[in-house]
Amino acid sequence: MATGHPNLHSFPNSDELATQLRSYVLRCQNSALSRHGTFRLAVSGGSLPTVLAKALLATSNGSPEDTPQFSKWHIFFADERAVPLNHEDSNYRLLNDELVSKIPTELGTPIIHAIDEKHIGDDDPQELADLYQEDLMREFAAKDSVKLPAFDLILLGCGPDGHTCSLFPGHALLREKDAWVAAETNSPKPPPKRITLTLPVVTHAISIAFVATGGGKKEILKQIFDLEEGSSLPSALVNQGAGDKVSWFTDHPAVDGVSFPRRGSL
Ligand SMILES: O=C(O)[C@H](O)[C@@H](O)[C@H](O)[C@H](O)COP(=O)(O)O
Repeated sequence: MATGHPNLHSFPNSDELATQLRSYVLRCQNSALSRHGTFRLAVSGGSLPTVLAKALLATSNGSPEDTPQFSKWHIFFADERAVPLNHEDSNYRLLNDELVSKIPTELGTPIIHAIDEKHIGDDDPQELADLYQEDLMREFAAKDSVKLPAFDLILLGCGPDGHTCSLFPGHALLREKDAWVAAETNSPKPPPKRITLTLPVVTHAISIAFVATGGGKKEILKQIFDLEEGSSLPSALVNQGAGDKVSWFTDHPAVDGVSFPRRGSL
């Protein structure tokens, strides 16, 4: 059961958001490296890779704490579309174009866990999901059997309908209890075929951060944070399941009029 409330951080502009997101991600990195020598994270699509690149490709202050050690990173996808890796809808391609291809050589190269392209044409993306789950198992359950993988960090976006990963409002996938990775055949947002981490995997992560910016997010954030009514929107279920392990990185227009139980300090 989750303890505490999510932390809200709201910034006046994208530069400040990126600066604070950098510190947060590098704190997660440093603590993961001291625990087990690698940094295992999952990232989403949407605007997240661009914001993340702005944060991580900024000039370091030179201290070890402020230095991304990309050669120790394992990057997974919180969700992925069943399209070729060079397709314009691919989250792999987005992350590569925005961030990975721009990392200076001296900072090292992360290991990127992409979907298996051999199965992108399958009618049913279940095999794609199963293979991705096997990849997670090799990484998280190689030595011990574990019920759920413990990502060091999961970075999420929040759609205008409250979806996160490829977990959409009211969908049966929200009730998945056992699978780590699930297949979606009829996503309400194109493309229809996708794979996604499941809710138990997301809430089991050590740290979870949402990045949501712009006035277009205001109405859905009011619903997500409406504690009196309670919300069953996927992003709200992450808040409820993971409590104070969750941090929201927003800008002022996105939270205009939203009442948060807890404003975080960084
Ligand atoms: O697969 C998708 O449907 C999108 O990638 C989606 O999940 C996105 O992450 C959110 O809609 C937030 O998008 P923004 O960060 O661009 O607002």
